[in-house]
Amino acid sequence: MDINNSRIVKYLEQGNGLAVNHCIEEGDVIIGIGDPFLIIVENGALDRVCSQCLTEAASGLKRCTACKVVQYCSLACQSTAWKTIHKEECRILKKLPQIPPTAVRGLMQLLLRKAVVASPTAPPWVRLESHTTELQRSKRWDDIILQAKAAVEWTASPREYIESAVNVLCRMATNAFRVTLADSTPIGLCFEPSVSFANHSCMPNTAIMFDGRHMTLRALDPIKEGEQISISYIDVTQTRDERRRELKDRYFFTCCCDKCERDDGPYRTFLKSTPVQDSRLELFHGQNNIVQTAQARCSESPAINVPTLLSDVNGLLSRSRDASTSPSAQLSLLKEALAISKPLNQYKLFAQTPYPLILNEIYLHYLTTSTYAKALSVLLFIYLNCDLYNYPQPHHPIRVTRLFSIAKLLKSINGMQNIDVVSANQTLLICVRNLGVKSHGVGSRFMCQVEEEIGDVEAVQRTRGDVGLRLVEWGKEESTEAGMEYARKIFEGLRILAEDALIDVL
Ligand SMILES: C[S@@+](CC[C@H](N)C(=O)[O-])C[C@H]1O[C@@H](n2cnc3c(N)ncnc32)[C@H](O)[C@@H]1O
Repeated sequence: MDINNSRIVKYLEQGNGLAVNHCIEEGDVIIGIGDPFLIIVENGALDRVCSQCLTEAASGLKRCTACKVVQYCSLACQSTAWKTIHKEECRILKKLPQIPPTAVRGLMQLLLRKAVVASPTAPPWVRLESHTTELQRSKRWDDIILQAKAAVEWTASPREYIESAVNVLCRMATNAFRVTLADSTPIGLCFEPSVSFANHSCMPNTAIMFDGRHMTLRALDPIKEGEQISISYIDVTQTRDERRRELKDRYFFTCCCDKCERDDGPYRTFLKSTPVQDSRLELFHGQNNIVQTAQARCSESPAINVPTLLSDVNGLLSRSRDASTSPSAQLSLLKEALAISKPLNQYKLFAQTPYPLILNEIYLHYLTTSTYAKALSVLLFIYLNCDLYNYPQPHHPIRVTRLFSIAKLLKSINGMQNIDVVSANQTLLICVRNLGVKSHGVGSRFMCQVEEEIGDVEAVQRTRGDVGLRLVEWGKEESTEAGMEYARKIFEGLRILAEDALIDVL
């Protein structure tokens, strides 16, 4: 069932926006849409994602034998897609020499569904900002015209539909969302006008999540009745100049949120946030500890020329990503990038870009070279030193999926000094289960995976004495002193492991 706890409100500087109809708690669903207006798998993901249910599968997907473009995970998905759109789409795709761009495939679906007609009376997107004038002046305009004409011709729609088709492409350019998997991997394109009215902030109070075709807009923070809903259109960990440049290029506005106006870095932004905390994670990092750390980082920060540093680091990162670079040369380039970021390291400004970027690449390097213990310590370091500040809400989807990745990585480690890896896996999964209710939602595919992992680890723990049971009690907040003590020890071990990352990579 669809949910909508928002209304459209006109704002002075931002045009139409969304406000909540009543008080909202963190984690609440503000808008929930079972089947958005348009949702399709993007060209780059067609080979690994089912075009109907948007499940990712490394193997086993069956390609449509007629058009050879889309794939499905089951006969049921194939049959649903055939009835709803693919019968007509397939006829066109199989005649084309190559797959049209994702936005054109989307537009073709809308034309075939008769959702785009010559003179729309009141289609759902008509009130949305289109930036047609700005697009007309941009390099993208010729492509938009060509794409609109092609979609109209291929779908054998009347020529007078071209103007509406151009309008839809302009609105999609400004208003469409990237569909992602639970771990933020992009896989598709979604155009859902009811959510598109949400304006941008670099300190957003909501986040969009996809669960297959299902789309939700969830609160990151408590929101008062009538307050504006904001989402982030971009990666908010970028520098102010990068954020403003991207927003100007793609959305034609200059962001004037508090973070941009004051050019606040990650620690100052974190100190201005007031997220609801999670009692279990207190044992991991303690809110007081991280507030004190953020205060210290703000007062000690020297003037570092981050843009210059960033451009040098980006050069090294792109060389390291080059397919011809050997794994050992890749690691040397990444360590070089850390070495030139010395001013950030010296003042422990680990949450400041480009530090998290480099660490993430180092983590991926260790993962792909199966160096799991090192991958684990780098990932823990990222969580404790970058994510806690860049994403202040414990249930922020990026933080929750990161904890889940750490938990899964622990399963690849045979044994480790100072830490019981099985119990650490269980402890983190308990945290993910509790937080995931507010980030991904009960019954989501992500939560089903978490439950499966919990089932596995509890089965192993049953053969290992009472530690598993005590941790289960701790997870339910019915904790005995013993459960609390186990959890405290585990978190202490994980913090020590995170510190190892620095010794290793610096
Ligand atoms: C997805 S639409 C949001 C709805 C839009 N305000 C409308 O009236 O249709 C994106 C556009 O809204 C405007 N916008 C969004 N966030 C803004 C902000 N923080 N400041 C100024 N304009 C903003 C920009 O024109 C942007 O291209």
